[in-house]
Amino acid sequence: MTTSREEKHEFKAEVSALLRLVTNSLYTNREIFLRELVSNASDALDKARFQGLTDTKLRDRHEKPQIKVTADHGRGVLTIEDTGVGMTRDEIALNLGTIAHSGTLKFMEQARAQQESGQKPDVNLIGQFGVGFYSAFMVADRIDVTSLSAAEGAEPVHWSSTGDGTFSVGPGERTTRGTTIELHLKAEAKEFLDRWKIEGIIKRYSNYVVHPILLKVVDDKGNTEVDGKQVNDATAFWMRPARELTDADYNEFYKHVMGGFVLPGDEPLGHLHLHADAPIQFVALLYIPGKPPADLFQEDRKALQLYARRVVVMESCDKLLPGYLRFVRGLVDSEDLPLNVSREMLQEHSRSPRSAASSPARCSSCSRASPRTSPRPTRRSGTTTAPSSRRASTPTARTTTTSSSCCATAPPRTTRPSRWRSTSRRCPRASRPSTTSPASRWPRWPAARTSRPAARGYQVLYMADPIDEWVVQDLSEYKGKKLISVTQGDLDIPEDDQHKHDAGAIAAAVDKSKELLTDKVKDVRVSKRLRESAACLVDDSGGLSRNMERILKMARQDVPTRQRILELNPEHPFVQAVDKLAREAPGDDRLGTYVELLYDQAALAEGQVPDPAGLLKRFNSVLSGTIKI
Ligand SMILES: Nc1ncnc2c1ncn2[C@@H]1O[C@H](COP(=O)(O)OP(=O)(O)OP(=O)(O)O)[C@@H](O)[C@H]1O
Repeated sequence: MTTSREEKHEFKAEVSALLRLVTNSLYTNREIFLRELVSNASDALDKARFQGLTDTKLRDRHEKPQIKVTADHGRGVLTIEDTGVGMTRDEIALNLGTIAHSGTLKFMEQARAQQESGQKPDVNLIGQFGVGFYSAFMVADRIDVTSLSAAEGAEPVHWSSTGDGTFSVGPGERTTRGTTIELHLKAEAKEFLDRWKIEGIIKRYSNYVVHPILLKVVDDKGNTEVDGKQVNDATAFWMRPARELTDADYNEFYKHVMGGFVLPGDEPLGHLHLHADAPIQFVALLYIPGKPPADLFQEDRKALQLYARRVVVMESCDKLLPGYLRFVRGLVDSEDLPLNVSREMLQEHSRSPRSAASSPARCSSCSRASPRTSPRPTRRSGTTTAPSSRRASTPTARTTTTSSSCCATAPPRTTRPSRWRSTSRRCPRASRPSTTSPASRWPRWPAARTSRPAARGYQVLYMADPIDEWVVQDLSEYKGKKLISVTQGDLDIPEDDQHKHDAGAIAAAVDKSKELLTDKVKDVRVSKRLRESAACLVDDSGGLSRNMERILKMARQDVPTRQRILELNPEHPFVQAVDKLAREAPGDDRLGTYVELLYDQAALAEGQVPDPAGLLKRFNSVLSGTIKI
């Protein structure tokens, strides 16, 4: 139907309902309207390019593809204009009068169901689904669309609506093909004329749209502030062939992924750049972070970004990878996803990237890409998930140990931590159980390295990261080898003749420490695990360790802090001196300082100094007493 008259139409019933919802109930995340309109413009440009390949009569066949966003402060109008395929009169009435996509309908159904059950519609839904063109009514009280179709003989057409249930279609004014959408902004949405706001939104959602997005800003006196500034990058790094990209290029893009800033030394350990065509088409660019992300254990952590044809549809999508790869950062971009992707659709579509990216072999090859860097605790965190994930991730989890060999039958040749190795290479046939040194914020290497188990030929795995405590709790055994914590419980290691000691040998030091440290520790006892250190703090077997407490707190769980056990090394000269003093002069004032110092150094070895000023005072009082001139 072609006519030069202005005609009034009623929106289809579901559009009217959607518009009511959009204008009355959804207030947050209004900015996505710009993402939707820019994406529509980009789609129209793609269609024009595609049709131009075969149709020599297509209007303005050689027109430059571009999207122009103009903020006119004087008129209070935001305009989005493209040189795309445009719409005929019939198309405009159909496309902007009905709901095109099932995703939008699903959104409607959910929102309506929420309303009917007396709830307010979930405002996050709109960000999740997107509601296409109609989302512009969140910010505009009138929308004018002028379009000229690229089809031969088409006339320019004008569409207008105030979102009140009707729209009008009539002749428009436009000489080149494409579409101009004018949003007459509501009084409370004038912020969307702000230059920085517009740039921010475009960069956030549409940075990698392949067509240039140009910005023009006209102030309220009619002066042009900015004209034709390109806001987006217009090339999607991940769409370039991997063979053209260097590690430096990947590291540079990693900065974008991590929010623009990466400290020296925190560069990624490796990356995976996957291209797949079936069953769904997608490109994934995944990074193994050089440092465990700070939000690793948080429910609302940042996961992979999800793109549909270079446009962000979800800033953080935890469905794309299994939980044990929660440390992986990067993005997945699919040609086959609609902008208004629903949860169910995601479930369906995410299977492919999930399985392609999450096999242990992939994970291993990814960090083998940088062999000199230490594979991180992030990988070990996988051992703490569901049994199937544990099976997949445990062999690839990496640790260092006291022994450079995989087998701990002989005393270690070195007490320095060995190379990072996977669990499967570390423990294939060791005859003695491995002991682990779960640690707190920083490694307990000194304690583990000089520990009695290491000296007795047990292979001590250095578990020096906060996650390790958790790992060890779930991974009590690997290939028949039991893992026993060096720092938890009463370590039952048989004494050798050389190191056999009399448990009562430092009874006075133990009793004095119990007496003076009642408010700090739960018990004091003789250590079977220490060899060179004077003291250490250990946890009750089965109890919640300090480290675990910290992890749970990081995950915003409510956990009470529990007291720990102080262990004293009966062979250490300082402990022996304290014991002698406690026996011979139990009332000596210095005993308080010495006992506190024993506690201080145990806490210090774990990277915790509860009272640094007090520690320095005690330290200096002992040092000054030792200098004799
Ligand atoms: N700038 C444009 N140029 C040409 N056609 C357009 C433009 N904007 C919208 N359209 C047409 O209007 C239709 C409806 O747009 P709408 O944004 O509501 O849905 P959609 O883009 O199809 O899906 P989505 O919900 O993912 O945005 C589009 O499918 C397209 O055919």
